[in-house]
Amino acid sequence: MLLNVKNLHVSFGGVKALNLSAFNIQQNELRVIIGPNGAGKSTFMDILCGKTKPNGGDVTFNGEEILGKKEVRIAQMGIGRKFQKPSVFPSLSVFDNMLLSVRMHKGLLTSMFFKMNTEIKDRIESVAEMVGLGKHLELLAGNLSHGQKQWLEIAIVILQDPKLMLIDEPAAGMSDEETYKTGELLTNLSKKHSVIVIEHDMGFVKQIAQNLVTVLVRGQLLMEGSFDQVRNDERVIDSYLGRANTALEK
Ligand SMILES: Nc1ncnc2c1ncn2[C@@H]1O[C@H](COP(=O)(O)OP(=O)(O)OP(=O)(O)O)[C@@H](O)[C@H]1O
Repeated sequence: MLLNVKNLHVSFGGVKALNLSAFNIQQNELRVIIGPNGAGKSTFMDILCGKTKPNGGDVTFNGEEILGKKEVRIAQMGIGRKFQKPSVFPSLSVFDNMLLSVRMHKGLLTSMFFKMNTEIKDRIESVAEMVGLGKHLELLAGNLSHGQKQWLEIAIVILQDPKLMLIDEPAAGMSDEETYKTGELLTNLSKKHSVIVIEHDMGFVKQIAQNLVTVLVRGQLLMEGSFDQVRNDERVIDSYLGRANTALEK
């Protein structure tokens, strides 16, 4: 088991944003988390990467407790996060955005004496190729399409070689073709990393869901099951998908 979560809870101003009894992820598993707005999905990822401090619970990653550790330490332990909003540096090229990420991850001290070698250059080029940006390394990140910016963000996470990747709504705002390519990318990534994806687009969820889909509602675990089990579950339909929606998708 790579990630083991028990009784994790946090409240904001008296409102329970998350109250998760149990959640586990295996090595090289791709897990999708779905649920209505305000269900606590992003809060869960915020806790896993150390951005938000919970009120209580247990989270072990690779056998080590992560609660109470700083974001930097958690990143070093192997949890990488891609946020929903692209935050690449628009005035730097794709290559330099990726290089910067490698330098930052190596730590400030090493960064000061950092010299780019062929190994790093090759790695950046191969990751760029993997995310479909191989031919755009010299482009300014600000000139990329929305979808390409998201891929650059994913590339930045891949460069840190995390054991677990947390990816928040990767397909939001993407064209159908970009969404499909993103699904293929995430599926490939899950051969070498564990991946948790938050997603609303059920077509996309269907494409990427491998084993389990987790449904959160009002901060709590409503159910876990295969894509079909989740899509046909009365409680999920009532609290999230809606009857009209599921009828359309079938
Ligand atoms: N930093 C914060 N301060 C106060 N309330 C917060 C904070 N972060 C989240 N919340 C509240 O916690 C609850 C869960 O929010 P969260 O963003 O985790 O839900 P979500 O499932 O990711 O929703 P969405 O699909 O809209 O992104 C919401 O009621 C939200 O308003």
